[in-house]
Amino acid sequence: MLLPEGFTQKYQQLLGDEAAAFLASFDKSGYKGFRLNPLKPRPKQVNLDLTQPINYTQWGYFGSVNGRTVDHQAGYVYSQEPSAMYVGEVAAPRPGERVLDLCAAPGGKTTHLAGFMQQTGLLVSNEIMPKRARILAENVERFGCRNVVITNETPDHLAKHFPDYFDRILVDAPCSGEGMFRKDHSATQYWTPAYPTECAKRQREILTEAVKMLKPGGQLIYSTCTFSPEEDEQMMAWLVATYPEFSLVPVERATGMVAGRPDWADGNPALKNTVRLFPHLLAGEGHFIAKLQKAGQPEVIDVKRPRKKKRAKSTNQLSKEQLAVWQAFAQENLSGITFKQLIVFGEQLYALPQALKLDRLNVVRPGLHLGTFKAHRFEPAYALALALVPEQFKQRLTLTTADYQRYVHGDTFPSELAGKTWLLLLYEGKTVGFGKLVNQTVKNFFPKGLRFVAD
Ligand SMILES: C[S@@+](CC[C@H](N)C(=O)[O-])C[C@H]1O[C@@H](n2cnc3c(N)ncnc32)[C@H](O)[C@@H]1O
Repeated sequence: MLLPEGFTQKYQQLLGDEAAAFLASFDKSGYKGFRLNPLKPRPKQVNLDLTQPINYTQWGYFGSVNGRTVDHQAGYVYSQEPSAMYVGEVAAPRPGERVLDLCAAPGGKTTHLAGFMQQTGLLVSNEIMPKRARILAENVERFGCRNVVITNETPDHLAKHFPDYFDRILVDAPCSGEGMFRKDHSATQYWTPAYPTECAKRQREILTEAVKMLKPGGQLIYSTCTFSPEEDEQMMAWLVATYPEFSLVPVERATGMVAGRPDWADGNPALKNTVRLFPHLLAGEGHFIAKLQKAGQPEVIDVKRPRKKKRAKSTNQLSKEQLAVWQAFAQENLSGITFKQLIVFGEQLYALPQALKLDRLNVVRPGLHLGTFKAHRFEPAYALALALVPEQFKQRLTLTTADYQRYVHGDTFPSELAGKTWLLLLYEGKTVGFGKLVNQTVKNFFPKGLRFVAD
């Protein structure tokens, strides 16, 4: 691979004898991986080769995923480069926590964090770019997450809203992306010798806001997919020097991972607690990960007795009529699941994970999208279908392969069932969406933007 001018010399200087192996790794092919989704029932029931687990992850495997398969459509898998999976493993939020993923799109880390949280607590998943925030929302829906609020905000605006609020914050920072060179060769075109320093300026700005949102006793996880010390060790050296209440705590190193390099920053020995994943030392593209502890007492969270829920007072309360329409729908169709903290945005009904003031924030998804009010009736959302296990919806229809192909293509299909009712559609035991049975025809509610020709 043709590496950018200045890049080779920089790493020859930094890595010395090791540089040759590091630089040679760019001529080898990259590694692909995927993570299974522990939020789904029987997560291992996928048509994928599970013989090559990634040893430093709980749900990760080497291999690639076809986006036009039910495993992908139903949110059983997420394609993710192997070394990126270690970020979620290091963050490992506990059920019940309040977590922020500040730079979240397209959602690799967010869906991973959600897996740890098991639909409890609150995960605020933020993305600054509107288009990318929408892709993030799609991936969160596909994964069936119920506890995720998606915002499209700048870090400074978010910080004004959530001072000392989160138990755990992930900053998976926008970076010079040197670890992307193999996967996406065009990433080499943006690189100049000055680029890491430019990225570092933005990372400092983001971290300055992130620290404001962390509670005393909370943990901040910082990661990049680049090798440049300016964005890695030097960024962490700056952080602990600027905010003495933060200290670097050791990140466990699996085989092939190496300690961060104090000599590439200000010599602070605590930088050895950070971890580097290099492409010449393990089967992955490369990452830097640091974990910081903010001084103070962490709050003990009792998952069985969650934090006191205050009713969210907002202008987004349901009208009496809307409440009645929703309750009728829920009674007729849902089983063994209830949603509290309901709010409406226009005609859209959502279930918030917990009482939360969201006014003055640019919110893409204030929680789980339950559906849309339409003149005296309720149309359930695709996101609701993917967040349910089959038993949670009373009327279900198992699709044949031919019907599944018609469904994801957006077509209606005949059914022998009689009556007029909503149906939760299943294929290979996986919840794939809703259909409406009318006159022995299943009307299609697969979102237009997601339709595809199944393989
Ligand atoms: C490395 S990517 C995040 C990848 C994501 N965490 C994942 O695992 O799928 C960094 C993200 O930061 C966003 N970003 C760019 N500038 C930003 C800024 N000033 N503040 C916050 N986020 C920013 C980018 O749009 C990008 O989506």
